[in-house]
Amino acid sequence: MTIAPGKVLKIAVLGASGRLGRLIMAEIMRRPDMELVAGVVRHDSVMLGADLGELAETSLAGIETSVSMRDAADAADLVIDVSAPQASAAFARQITERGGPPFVCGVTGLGADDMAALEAAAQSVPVLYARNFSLGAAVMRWLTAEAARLMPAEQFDLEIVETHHRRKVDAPSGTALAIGEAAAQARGLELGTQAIFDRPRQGAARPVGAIGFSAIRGGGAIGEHSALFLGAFEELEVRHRANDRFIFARGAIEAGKWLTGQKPGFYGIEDVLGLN
Ligand SMILES: NC(=O)C1=CN([C@@H]2O[C@H](COP(=O)(O)OP(=O)(O)OC[C@H]3O[C@@H](n4cnc5c(N)ncnc54)[C@H](OP(=O)(O)O)[C@@H]3O)[C@@H](O)[C@H]2O)C=CC1
Ligand SMILES: O=C(O)C1=N[C@H](C(=O)O)C[C@H](O)C1
Repeated sequence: MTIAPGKVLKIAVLGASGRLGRLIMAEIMRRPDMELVAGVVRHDSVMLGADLGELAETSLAGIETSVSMRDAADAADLVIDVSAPQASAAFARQITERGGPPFVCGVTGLGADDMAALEAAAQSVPVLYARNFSLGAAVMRWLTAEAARLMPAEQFDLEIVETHHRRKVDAPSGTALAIGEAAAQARGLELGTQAIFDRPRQGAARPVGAIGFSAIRGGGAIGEHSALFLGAFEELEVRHRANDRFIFARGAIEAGKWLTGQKPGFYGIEDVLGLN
């Protein structure tokens, strides 16, 4: 489905009461080429029935949060899911059943079954999954993969360190995992066999080719990622820091706009940015 020039893009947001959902709604309400048509929360959310504009801290929208993904999808040209891992697979299955609309998912901490539900939806609907919607993080992932390709695993140990706010529930972050996957692939390895998430107080020395992850949680940190290439005689660091959560909101919306012009398939932020 391509949105005709001049037509307003109707968007539903899943996870409307969340930190990111509110910002996405605020940005949609600010833009003349878009219309916010629905915001979905949990059945027992304290924000059920709240005006979407109130949540977005803009003018009242005259639309209340609801629990029905189906009604939201019926009203929308595009659905953006920034809810929670326990919800995304069910949302994706409903998109599959309905045959649309295009579906953007930015939720992290998804398991293999959740990813399978997204991929199944992508058989018949344009689906974009991005663990980080920011331009800088996408470029960082690309740079890290290039560095991993150029700097041999036998000489340079790779450690990925990330810092997020105290309310983040998943660790390591989705971005850290995406960076690790790209680096492992660039070295002809699988992250599944290389990743070290925990280090016991007493254990073996670091295996060659391992990719280590460290997650720091605290305060209000929006999101920082570092890829450290540690050699015996030199070190390289690739680092990205988000200074404002707005970058994720804007990125999600731009990705969604791009997605409405695509055929059914499974896309990533790299496709939007031309980094593939
Ligand atoms: N891709 C990217 O660039 C980014 C991704 N994220 C990811 O987005 C997700 C949300 O982050 P954030 O906004 O900080 O989290 P919050 O916890 O602030 O928000 C989560 C939202 O999801 C809703 N929710 C939870 N469970 C369900 C459910 N079963 N059905 C419907 N809605 C549900 C909550 O509603 P309520 O509790 O009111 O019921 C709330 O509105 C996380 O996975 C995070 O990692 C975050 C930032 C950037
Ligand atoms: O939960 C967050 O806040 C963020 N989550 C994403 C992740 O897990 O990588 C993206 C960003 O770092 C913020």
